[in-house]
Amino acid sequence: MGDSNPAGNVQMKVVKGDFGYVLEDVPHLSDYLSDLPTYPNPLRFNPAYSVVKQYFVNVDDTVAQKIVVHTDSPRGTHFRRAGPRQKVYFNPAEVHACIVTCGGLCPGLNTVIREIVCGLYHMYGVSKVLGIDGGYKGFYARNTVTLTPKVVNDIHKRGGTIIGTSRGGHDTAKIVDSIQDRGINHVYIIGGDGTQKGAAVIYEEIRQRGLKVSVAGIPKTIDNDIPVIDRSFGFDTAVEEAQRAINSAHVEAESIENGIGVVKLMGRYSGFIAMYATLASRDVDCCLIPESPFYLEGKGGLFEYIEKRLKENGHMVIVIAEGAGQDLLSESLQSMNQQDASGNKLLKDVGLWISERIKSHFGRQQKLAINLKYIDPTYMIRAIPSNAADNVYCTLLAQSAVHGAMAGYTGFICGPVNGRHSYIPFNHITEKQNKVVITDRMWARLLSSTNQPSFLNPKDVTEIQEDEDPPTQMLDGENCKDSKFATKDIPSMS
Ligand SMILES: Nc1ncnc2c1ncn2[C@@H]1O[C@H](COP(=O)(O)OP(=O)(O)OP(=O)(O)O)[C@@H](O)[C@H]1O
Ligand SMILES: O=P(O)(O)OC[C@H]1O[C@](O)(CO)[C@@H](O)[C@@H]1O
Ligand SMILES: [Mg+2]
Repeated sequence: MGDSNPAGNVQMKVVKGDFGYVLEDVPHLSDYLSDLPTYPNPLRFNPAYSVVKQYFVNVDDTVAQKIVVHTDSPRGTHFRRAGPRQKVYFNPAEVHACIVTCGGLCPGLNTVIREIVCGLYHMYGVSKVLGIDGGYKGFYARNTVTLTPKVVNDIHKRGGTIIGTSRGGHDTAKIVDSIQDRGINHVYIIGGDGTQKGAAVIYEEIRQRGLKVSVAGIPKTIDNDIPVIDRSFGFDTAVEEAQRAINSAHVEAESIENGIGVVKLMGRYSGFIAMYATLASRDVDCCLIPESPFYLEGKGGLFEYIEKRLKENGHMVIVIAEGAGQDLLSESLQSMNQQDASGNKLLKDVGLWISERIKSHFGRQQKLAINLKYIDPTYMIRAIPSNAADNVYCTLLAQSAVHGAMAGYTGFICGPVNGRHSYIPFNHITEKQNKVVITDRMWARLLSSTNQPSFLNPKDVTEIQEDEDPPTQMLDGENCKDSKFATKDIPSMS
C-alpha cells in the first residue's frame, strides 16, 4: 500500500495478491480522516432498486485491465468496480454537491450533468447541487447555478453544457478555498486530460487540508484520447455525425469529373474519430491521422495516390484529422508556437492547407483538372446533443460517480474497463494519451478498406515492432497504448 507516484505527489494505493494480481485502488476519505460515521445506503429502501437481487457491489469486486491472457500470464492490474455500496459515508441531508465542466465541448455533457443531479436527488435524497459557471475559474470568478431535477429535466436534448466551460484559469488554492467556503463536500469534475490533471491537484490539496470532500472525475473527450477506459462519451455521437459530412463530400465528389471531397474531423493528437468515421462510411479513399505520418510528393506519396484513384474511379474522398500532418504544415508555414489558455498547442487548419496543396499541385501539372470541395464540420459535430447510445453511457458514468462519492471514494475517475464500470486513479489517465496504434489490426482494417498507401516502408514497421509492447486496440476490447510510432519521423519525399 502507499507507493509514491513519481509523476506527482499523490500517494498510490496498490494492493498485491496471488499470481501477479495487482489492485490499483483509488483513495478513500477514511485514508486520511479517522472515525467517519457510516450510514445504510438509502437505495436499500428505494422501491426501484431494492427488488434487484445483488444490486450492491461487493466491496471486493475488481475489474481486470487485461482480459486477453495466456495460461502463464500474471493476473495483472485491476481497478475497483464502480457501483453502489451497502454503506455510505455521507448523510444525504449533509451533502452539498457541485458540478463543473472544463475544456472543449463534447456531445453528452448535459446528459452527464442531468444524471448527476437526478442520481443525487432520486437515488440518495440529496437536494443541494450547484453548477459552477464557466469551468475552473467559475469557482472563484463567477456565479453558481442551482441545479434541480426540474432545471435539468430537458437538457440532454441540447448540445453544449448548460453551466458553461472554459480553458485556463486553474488556481488550485482559490478553487479549494471556494469549495471550503461554500461548504461543498462532493465535487464532480467533467473534462478531458487537462481537466483531470486539475482534478488531481484539487484532490491533493483537499487531502492536505484534511477536508471531508469527495472529488470525482468524469472523463470527457470527443477525441477519445483518454487511456484505460473503453471509450469516452460523445465519441459515438461524433462518429455518427461525421457520416453526414463524409456523405456530402462523397455526393459532391462523385457528381463531377475528377471530384475530390476533403473532410476535416477533430482529433488533436489522436485520430480515432477519423479512423472510425472512415471505417463506418466505406466511401473514404484516404484517411490521414496524427499518428500516421504521410508525405505529399514522390513515389508512394499522397499526390501519386490521388492521381491513381481519380484515374481508376473518377472521384475520391479524403478524411483528415485536425492534428494530422502538422509537421508538414510547420515546414511550409512560419513557426507555430501559439497556445490556448490551457497551454494546448493551437493547430493550423490542416484541411484548408491540404486542399490548397492538392489544388496547386494538380493546377501546376495541368494534366488532370480536379474539382475539390472542402468540408469542415468540426464544431457542428461537437455542438450536437448526444445520441441514444451515448445518453445511456453518460447515465451510467454519472451514476457511477455519484455512487463512488457517496461511498466515500475520492480522487478517482470513473469509466468502463472491458465493459465494467470502474474507479480508476487519476494518474492512470493523466500520464498517457490514448492513440491509434498504426501497427495494430484496426489500422490494418482501415488500410485494407481504403486501399490507401501506408506511407511507410516495411523496415520502419519491423524496427518499431521489435522494441515495443504489443499494442492493443479499442474494438478488440482493450485500449491502445501510447506508441513511439506515433511520433516517429518518416522522411519527407517532397
Ligand atoms: N496540468 C494541469 N494542472 C492543473 N490544471 C490544468 C492542467 N492542465 C489543464 N488544466 C486545467 O484544466 C482545464 C481544462 O484543460 P484543457 O483546456 O486542456 O481541456 P481538457 O480538459 O484537456 O479537454 P479537451 O482537451 O478535451 O478540450 C483548464 O481550466 C486548465 O487550466
Ligand atoms: O476550439 P477549442 O474550443 O479550443 O477546441 C478545439 C479542440 O477541442 C477538442 O475538440 C478536444 O476537446 C480537440 O479535438 C480540438 O482541437
Ligand atoms: Mg485535452
